[in-house]
Amino acid sequence: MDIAALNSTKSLRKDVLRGMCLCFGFLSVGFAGFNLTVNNFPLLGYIEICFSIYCIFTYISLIRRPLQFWQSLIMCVLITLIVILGTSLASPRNGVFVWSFALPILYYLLLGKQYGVIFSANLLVIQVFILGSKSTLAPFETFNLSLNLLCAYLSIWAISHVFEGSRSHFSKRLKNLALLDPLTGAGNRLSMNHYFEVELQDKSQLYLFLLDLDFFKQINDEHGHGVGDQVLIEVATLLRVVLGRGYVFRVGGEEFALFSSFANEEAALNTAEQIRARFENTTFDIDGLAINVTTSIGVAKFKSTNSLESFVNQADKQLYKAKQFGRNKVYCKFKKEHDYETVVA
Ligand SMILES: Nc1nc2c(ncn2[C@@H]2O[C@H](COP(=O)(O)OP(=O)(O)OP(=O)(O)O)[C@@H](O)[C@H]2O)c(=O)[nH]1
Repeated sequence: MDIAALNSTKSLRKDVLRGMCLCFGFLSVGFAGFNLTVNNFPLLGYIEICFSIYCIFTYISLIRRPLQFWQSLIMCVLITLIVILGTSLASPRNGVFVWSFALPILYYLLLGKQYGVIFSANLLVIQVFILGSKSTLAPFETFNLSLNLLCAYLSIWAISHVFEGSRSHFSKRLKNLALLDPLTGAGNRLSMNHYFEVELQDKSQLYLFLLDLDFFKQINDEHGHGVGDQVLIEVATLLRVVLGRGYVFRVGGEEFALFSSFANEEAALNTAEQIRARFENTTFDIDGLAINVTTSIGVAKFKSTNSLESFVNQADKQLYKAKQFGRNKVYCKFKKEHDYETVVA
């Protein structure tokens, strides 16, 4: 499964920006012609020509490359400046300020909630100030116009805010459902693949700990599946705490994969041993029941020839040995001058 498909926010923003570029690219040319000839606003006309060239340039770049946040930011800044300039140059009767109502929607769609609030609030203050200071209108007209502008603008702003908040919330929930193990909140196999193949840039000092709880079936058999589930949740939490930096994935029923970078093999082994010892010395309190569980760990060091599958297999072989030779052990096989095996505990 292509995990990029889960990033709905990015693809939505890219589509919106492309649509905007196409629409504003053409509209600006039309407005520029009008402002240069009929309206006699050459400054605005030339700015609109530059803006339409920028729109076409951005549109083409979005066909070839992924969207960058700064592209959305620049687009919002430019369109805001044009609307503000138009409002301050033209008479309110020309209606240029009406464009202000479209902007909160664009801010929220292109930049998200945080920037949406900042841009929308600033635009409102500036536009009310500009319209309020227009001497071409009678005082009552100015008051009426400002009040209507304020109410309409606030309504559109509020709707945009609620829409974007709910859209990004559901987008995050969907992503979590696809990538996180619902029981423990650790990453699942799909997110492990993505993390390894896409997110992890530097694998030179990468180590994998494959960790399997010992005799977990007994916990289920003695206390029930519900207690077993609670233990798995506690285990995932403990792993995140002990590992600190690094990533925890649940790759099987009671099997976890931990990825982290270490300065050397000794540091990696020490951490694996700390994890093993921490489990040995921890008693989980599950609804008043004191549960102890130990863990066997197989450690592998990343080699440049490793795929994720071979890397996991390497650690799995060591885990198998840790189980075979008594459990509650850390096994690894690091290559130095010659192959050797290190067994901890
Ligand atoms: N409660 C609970 N149990 C699970 C879950 N997934 C797998 N298990 C149980 O984990 C147990 C794994 O049993 P085994 O593979 O025999 O492993 P073990 O008892 O830990 O023994 P060793 O790994 O050999 O030390 C089985 O009883 C599964 O039912 C889960 O999501 N929740």
